[in-house]
Amino acid sequence: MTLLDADGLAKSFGQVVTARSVSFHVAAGEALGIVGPNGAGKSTLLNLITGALPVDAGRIGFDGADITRAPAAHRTAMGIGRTFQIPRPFEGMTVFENALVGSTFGAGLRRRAADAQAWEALETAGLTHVANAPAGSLRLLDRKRLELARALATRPRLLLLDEIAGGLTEHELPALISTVAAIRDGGTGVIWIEHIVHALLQVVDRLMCLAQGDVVATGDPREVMASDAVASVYLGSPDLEGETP
Ligand SMILES: Nc1ncnc2c1ncn2[C@@H]1O[C@H](COP(=O)(O)OP(=O)(O)OP(=O)(O)O)[C@@H](O)[C@H]1O
Repeated sequence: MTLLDADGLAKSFGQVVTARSVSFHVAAGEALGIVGPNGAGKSTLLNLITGALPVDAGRIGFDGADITRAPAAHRTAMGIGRTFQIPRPFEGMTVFENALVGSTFGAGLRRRAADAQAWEALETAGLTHVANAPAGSLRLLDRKRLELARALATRPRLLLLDEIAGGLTEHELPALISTVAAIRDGGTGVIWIEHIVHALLQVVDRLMCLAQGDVVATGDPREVMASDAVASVYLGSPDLEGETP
């Protein structure tokens, strides 16, 4: 079942084209990876899906409804959750309280249901051991996990991950990869933007490569990474880590 259906999305900032006519779809329980050089338009695409930015043209369908013009809060309530590239938790609040913001204002839950959802999100993200610590005291791995927990607390049916593995050590990656795979296997649709391609390839079912607002290649992850089109996009680029296209 198609969960997200993006058709002909276009977005420019002045002369900078971040999406020319980008189309893709994601099903429930499916993970789509997105790669592309810096400035390709990857994060902007997530902003179009969440409604943080309006599209210039194109249509976004979610669960059969046209959400192209729907406000961001409405999209969150419908089940679109995201993490941000740079974690910005409420530093003075505890880890649990940060998740509670997601379950209360994102998922619209109250009291015990909100508490339970926030706790479940911390469990999935592996953060219960620091539930009462101030978010500002967390090291990078746990800040990334909190970013994930905050998104999970909104009860997403489609989870958008923006470089959730960025900055982590090779030692820290496997647990995060397993967590994302388990979320996908639980039936959530996932879109994962990541420069650490070997991490991405362990989870995603399909891969899309963007460059300057165009879809360069899409399909089987290893075939996409091996394609001449993707190799030429990355020629001489240091953006991809751990994988030679
Ligand atoms: N709000 C904005 N106003 C003007 N230009 C923007 C805005 N947001 C993004 N851009 C520009 O759009 C282009 C695409 O940016 P985007 O962040 O989507 O790329 P990206 O593929 O996510 O890059 P990275 O891998 O470095 O995160 C860049 O040139 C960026 O400077």
